[in-house]
Amino acid sequence: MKKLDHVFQTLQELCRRNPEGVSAGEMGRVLYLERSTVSRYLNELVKAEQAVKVPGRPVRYLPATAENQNDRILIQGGSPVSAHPRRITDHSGLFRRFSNIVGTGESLKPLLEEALAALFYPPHGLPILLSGETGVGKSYLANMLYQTATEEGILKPDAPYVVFNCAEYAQNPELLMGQLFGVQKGAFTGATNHRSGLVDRADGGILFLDEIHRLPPAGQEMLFYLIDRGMYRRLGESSMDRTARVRLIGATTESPKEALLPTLYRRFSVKLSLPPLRQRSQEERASLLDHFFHREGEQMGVPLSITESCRQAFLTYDCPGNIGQLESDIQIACARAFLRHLNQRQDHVLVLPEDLPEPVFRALPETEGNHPDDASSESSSIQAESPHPARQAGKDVPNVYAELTRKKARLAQKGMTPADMQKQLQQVVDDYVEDLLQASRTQVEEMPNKVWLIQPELMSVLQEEAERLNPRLPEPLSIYQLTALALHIQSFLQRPRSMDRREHLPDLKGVQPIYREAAVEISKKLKRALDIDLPEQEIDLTALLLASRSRRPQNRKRVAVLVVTHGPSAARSMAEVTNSLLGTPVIQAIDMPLNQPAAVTYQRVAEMVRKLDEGAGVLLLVDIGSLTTMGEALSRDCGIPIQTLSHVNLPMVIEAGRKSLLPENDLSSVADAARLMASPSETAGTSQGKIPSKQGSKRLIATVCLTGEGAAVTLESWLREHLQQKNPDVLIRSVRIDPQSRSSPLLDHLKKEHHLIAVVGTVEPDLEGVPYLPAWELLQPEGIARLQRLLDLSHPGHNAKETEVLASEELPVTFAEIPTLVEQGLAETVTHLNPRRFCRTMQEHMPPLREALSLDPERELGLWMHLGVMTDRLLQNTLKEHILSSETSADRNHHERHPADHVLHLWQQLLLVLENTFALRFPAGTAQELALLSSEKLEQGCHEPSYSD
Ligand SMILES: Nc1ncnc2c1ncn2[C@@H]1O[C@H](COP(=O)(O)OP(=O)(O)OP(=O)(O)O)[C@@H](O)[C@H]1O
Repeated sequence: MKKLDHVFQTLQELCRRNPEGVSAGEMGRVLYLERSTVSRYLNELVKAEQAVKVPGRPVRYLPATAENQNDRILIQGGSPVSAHPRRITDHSGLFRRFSNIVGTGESLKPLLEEALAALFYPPHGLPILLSGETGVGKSYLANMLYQTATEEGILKPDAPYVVFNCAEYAQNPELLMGQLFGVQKGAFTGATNHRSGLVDRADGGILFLDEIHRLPPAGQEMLFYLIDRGMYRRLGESSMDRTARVRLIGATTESPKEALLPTLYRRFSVKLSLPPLRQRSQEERASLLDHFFHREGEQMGVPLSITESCRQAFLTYDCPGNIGQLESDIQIACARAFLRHLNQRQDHVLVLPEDLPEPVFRALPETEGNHPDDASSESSSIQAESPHPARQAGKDVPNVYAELTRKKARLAQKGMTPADMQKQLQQVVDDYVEDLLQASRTQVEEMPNKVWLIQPELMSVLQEEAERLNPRLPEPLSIYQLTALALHIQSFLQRPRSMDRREHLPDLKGVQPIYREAAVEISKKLKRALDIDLPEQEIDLTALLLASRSRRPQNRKRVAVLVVTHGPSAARSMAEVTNSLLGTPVIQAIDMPLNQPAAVTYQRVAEMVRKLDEGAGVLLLVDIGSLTTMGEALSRDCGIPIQTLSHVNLPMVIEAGRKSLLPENDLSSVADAARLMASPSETAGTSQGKIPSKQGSKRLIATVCLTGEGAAVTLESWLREHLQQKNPDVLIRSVRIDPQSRSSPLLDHLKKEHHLIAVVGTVEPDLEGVPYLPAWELLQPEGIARLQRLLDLSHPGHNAKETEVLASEELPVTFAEIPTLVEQGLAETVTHLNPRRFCRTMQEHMPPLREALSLDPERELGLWMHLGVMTDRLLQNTLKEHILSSETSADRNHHERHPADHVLHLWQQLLLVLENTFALRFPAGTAQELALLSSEKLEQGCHEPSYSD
């Protein structure tokens, strides 16, 4: 086939999946040709009227059709052309279906036209992206489109309509991805069953993703793949071979171009921006008003009317929450009027100024002489429920103002003395605190979906302030009070300002001045640290919260949890993650330098244990070595009950933290809960400071890479999944290898303590007598067979010589095999990266580096794998910059060396290509690290292990 024909055919294929057209660069990547070469061919096709150009950056190309030929003429005439499909132009019949959407004759008409065109576009519709401020009607429109699709027979009548708000799980990308794409058993600790996701449920129907910009980059990448190929994979699966035919509608309140990955953004062929209420005409606003009043009236079943001034106020007031707010403000006004109708036994419902929510009320003509504060207490009780789905954290928190106002009115009716009234109102606040505490308990118990309620920054400011203020207060502030305060402040911040102003806080002067002062100091700190402005009455309420005594037993002590691990930051980072998840510093951590003498460690841990114990004992979560046996001696020396769990992992820390927050949990129940989260091979850990058997007898496979966080962790979970069922006794442990010396004190230590059967990874460590399997080899059938043989032979009874023989078996590899091997290898290990795309990019851009560095195939293959896994981890957003930077800076020798400029430059170029291809950013220093790693000669034995545990 002629090259030009080949280019044309490829263009047709690509544009079938991407009706917006493709750029010369994209084509070049697929055809393995230079962009400029492809561009030449494409322009020839344009000249031959086989293709058309879509102006923009980059210029895109489409195969010519009768329809877009006209566009081409337009382009030639100099006017821009829309790349949006407008193939269906007559929807007049369908518009009837939208009769209950106000605006179809005005602001929404062109949008609906385009949305319908996309929905009907053969064969399976086009993805639609809706953007606009909150409350403009994105969800509403999506729902209408679904109804139309089912009624028009585009979708089956029972086709699913699945709605998912990505913001709900945004703080936990793993959970979010699991919800959306499903989970493969064993994908992470706790994933005990296969679980299908929403994509699966939406198969054959519509998936509506609200707040789509909250999807992590990896999720956006997967979604792109789903739109592009109709294929996806569950979390924990290695290949994208699940299929789903889903019509996607995404919605976002952000500017989509900035908030979405460019790849995903471009993939939405139809992007519709819904106008805010303030940009809609008066007629349209009036129609909306009539529409909502009419609906309320129907629901009441009683004649409903509104005074003209109120109607004017609804038509003119500032309504930042758009149609959603207008709707809920109308509901509030109607509900208040309806309540009055019930109390006064009127035969109709009339909406009066006193019924209006505050922002509407303020828009009344001055002559009304009304003031929001004149509102009756009954009406405010309706307002107490947040009507607007402005939602998120804080929406479940009760409204103390409404309750105080109600109570005050009732007490005043009874003629209560001011002093008694003050006591009663204090009780209301105490109850409110209790409600908040109960809410926080529930949040914690319902982890992980809801625990995010408390923002870590807020909690940590409050915690800091409490520590500072406690010595001055009659009793230290409890964690419950702080939690309650955090919840209250959050709910205050999230509630529209107007909501609280009508309910005035009663006179709270009875509170001791010391608490008032403390509240003022807290409010100043909040202003300084977080720019939170607490109005005067909030400060009063804060003072009451600080002064209130919770009826919950305050004297019950909590179990303390201390994490101690080897290495520069593992313990601290697990504690940080947990504390931020739980919103309170519940976990303490000690990072133990590898060369720190055991006696010093013991001393530090003992000091910390004494400091932390509240009387309920301490749970020690440790990794390995002498730490696992320390508990018993510590318990004796400090006279404090201690339980120890070894092989600590993040789920264990989170679970321990969660359980320890509740004083009703004693040491054993906290330890038991955490133990359940341990990896299966590690549950045989320790308890009560005892190890059950000599750990040296345990078989172990170490997975290694240069960070100990990337390929090593991925391989670790792969091995767990594939080997541990048959070999449940085998421990698997990820380890970081020093890039320069290729040694690892931890690996040496593991070798001493265990029967180290094999090391698997992307960099061969300097370790004698242990077979090394490169990652790519492991993922070949031969590699698995070899590891299996090692496992068989390492069973007691086999002699070691056979194992050594196996150690020297190596499969040869050639440059030509690298892409296939790496693609297979990555397909087995990565979760978010498209291995084929990665390998294509590497294949294209690696040759200059290969030449400059005279790499051998083995070495190059290791670098591909390393980079592939790293890219995947970045896509998952789990490889945080600080992990890399702390590791790199910890490695001083490494830093003192400088790679050759041209090598550094070549790596920078390659990373740039990967960044553009996968829309991500590599951490600073990555090019430097790769340059050093790839140019160094293997240096043997220059690092003396100094592990003294
Ligand atoms: N054109 C319309 N006609 C009638 N009702 C509408 C219209 N647009 C929106 N609404 C109503 O307004 C409310 C808010 O709309 P919707 O929830 O769809 O907004 P949204 O843009 O998705 O908001 P958010 O971004 O906050 O989710 C809905 O309850 C819906 O009933």
